[in-house]
Amino acid sequence: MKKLVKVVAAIIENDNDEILCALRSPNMAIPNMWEFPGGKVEQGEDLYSALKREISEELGCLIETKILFNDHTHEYENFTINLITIKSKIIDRNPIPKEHSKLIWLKRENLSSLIWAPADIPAVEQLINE
Ligand SMILES: Nc1nc2c([nH]c(=O)n2[C@H]2C[C@H](O)[C@@H](COP(=O)(O)OP(=O)(O)OP(=O)(O)O)O2)c(=O)[nH]1
Repeated sequence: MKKLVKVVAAIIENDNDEILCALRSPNMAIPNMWEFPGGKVEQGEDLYSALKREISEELGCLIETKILFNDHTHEYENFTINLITIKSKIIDRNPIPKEHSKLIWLKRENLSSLIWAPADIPAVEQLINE
């Protein structure tokens, strides 16, 4: 049976109704694909604390978490991912790509112009249609 990995990711919207999209770097797993920033939930950690920790590590900023947006399980070739996206807002410091190749802010209607990690597609579609 494939390993199940629980990942939490932030849907961060700014005051211009734009969403923060992050490009995975060539040396990350699932390289060169766009994602919502976040990472693996560690043992004993709740989703919201895990997300705040990951965003602080990856983007160097502080978020407040709002609502759980989408919960989707996707099978990659080598593992199964349970990707949980949570709407969030930046409350301190500007995001800096410490691990990603690039960060961009995009309006909902332009989200489909990116090549997203396959597990993210349902969340992206839900965002476009909300
Ligand atoms: N963060 C994040 N990971 C995603 C998304 N979609 C998706 O398939 N993934 C995959 C890529 C990775 O295989 C896994 C998350 O790993 P990661 O490398 O971002 O997390 P991490 O910082 O905790 O990893 P690690 O290097 O400490 O092991 O989930 C997404 O939207 N955000």
